[in-house]
Amino acid sequence: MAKSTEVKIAVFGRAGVGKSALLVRFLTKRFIWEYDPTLESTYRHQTTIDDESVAMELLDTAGQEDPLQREGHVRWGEGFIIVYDITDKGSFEDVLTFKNLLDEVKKPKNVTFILVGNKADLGHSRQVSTEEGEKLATELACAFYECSACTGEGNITEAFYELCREIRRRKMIQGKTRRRSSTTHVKQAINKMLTKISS
Ligand SMILES: Nc1nc2c(ncn2[C@@H]2O[C@H](COP(=O)(O)OP(=O)(O)OP(=O)(O)O)[C@@H](O)[C@H]2O)c(=O)[nH]1
Repeated sequence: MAKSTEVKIAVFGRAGVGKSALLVRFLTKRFIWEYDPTLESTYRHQTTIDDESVAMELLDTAGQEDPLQREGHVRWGEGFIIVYDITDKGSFEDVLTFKNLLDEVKKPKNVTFILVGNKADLGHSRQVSTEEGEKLATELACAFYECSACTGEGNITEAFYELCREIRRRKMIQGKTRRRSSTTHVKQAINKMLTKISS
């Protein structure tokens, strides 16, 4: 059987935006109203995406973690979900802070992430319009999903799967580049030897 691609995904966002609820919805298709504020939890999930086996490691970060801890989590992750709460403008403004941190810690070309506006069931208290979410995602060149961990609307599974696809694509491209550059090194070494022998 083909080997699983391993993907490490970290979920970031201000405290209370629903990071744990989204993860639990994705993993169990259920919603639980109250969680202890997350310290840090990891989950493993094996699935098949487009006929390929994927081993996911999912990190639920704490909204209030210290900068060193957060930086460590960015280093650990291969893909990221930045979550805001559509009823909390401040959490939307925090998105850029998280994105800047990803760019600082990883090179921007290595940053693979999606943007999720959660709590779409609370339309009556909305502070961030769908258009604002879409516009920001376009500016940041990432996929955007508006959803509700509570009702399950907005295709949360597809959001996680799309991120996995992106990570897989990037790994494939980087693998090829690495293979190409090591082949180039071997060719260069052989050429050097041949030049030495013939001179
Ligand atoms: N109405 C509604 N409430 C939600 C939704 N998602 C989460 N909540 C509620 O929002 C609160 C915070 O949810 P959590 O999942 O604990 O949020 P978190 O981002 O993990 O919070 P920290 O662990 O403190 O960083 C809880 O009371 C949830 O029940 C949603 O989609 N709709």
